[in-house]
Amino acid sequence: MKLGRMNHLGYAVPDMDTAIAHYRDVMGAEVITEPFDLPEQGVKVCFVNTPGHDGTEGTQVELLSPLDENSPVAGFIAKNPLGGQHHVCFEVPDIGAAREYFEGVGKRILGPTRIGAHGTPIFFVHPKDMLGMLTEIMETPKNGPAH
Ligand SMILES: C[C@@H](C(=O)O)C(=O)SCCNC(=O)CCNC(=O)[C@H](O)C(C)(C)COP(=O)(O)OP(=O)(O)OC[C@H]1O[C@@H](n2cnc3c(N)ncnc32)[C@H](O)[C@@H]1OP(=O)(O)O
Ligand SMILES: [Co+2]
Repeated sequence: MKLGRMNHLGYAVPDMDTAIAHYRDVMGAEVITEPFDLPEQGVKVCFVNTPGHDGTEGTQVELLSPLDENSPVAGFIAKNPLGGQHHVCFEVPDIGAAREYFEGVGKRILGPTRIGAHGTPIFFVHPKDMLGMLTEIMETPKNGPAH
């Protein structure tokens, strides 16, 4: 398998409005979406972009807050009350082939392949099989990697 570009860093936060204000007003970052709910994933999501100063494409930060106590982010926030790095997401050209590959090398995949926040299929690999890093694998959007 050949891993593609890093699409986003997942950043779990206890309060979405505070996190958005921090990135926008303190960090000077571009907040590129309104916050929106993904009930299937149990999270509220908002994307921040980090564009290159020479006009090159940025990598996104995905702010995540729990929608309820069953959210996969709820336990993480309970352990990390200030918030913190929750996952990293890499692009692949073919999600089915990538899933087969990770299964084939003995990595535990967490749940079914689902449609993620960018509208393309995603799955997660267990942090304990990935040197401690919860890893999201995402199919590259057909209309380009920035979306
Ligand atoms: C919208 C979408 C998108 O981008 O398109 C998203 O990103 S949705 C993003 C939200 N969705 C997801 O995260 C879905 C996949 N996540 C999951 O299935 C879960 O969160 C798990 C990763 C399995 C963790 O589950 P749970 O919190 O019940 O487990 P737990 O608290 O018992 O943790 C088991 C062990 O894993 C560690 N652990 C838990 N979450 C971790 C994380 N995010 N990064 C690194 N380690 C982590 C704990 O410290 C613990 O280690 P010790 O045993 O050593 O204490
Ligand atoms: Co993500």
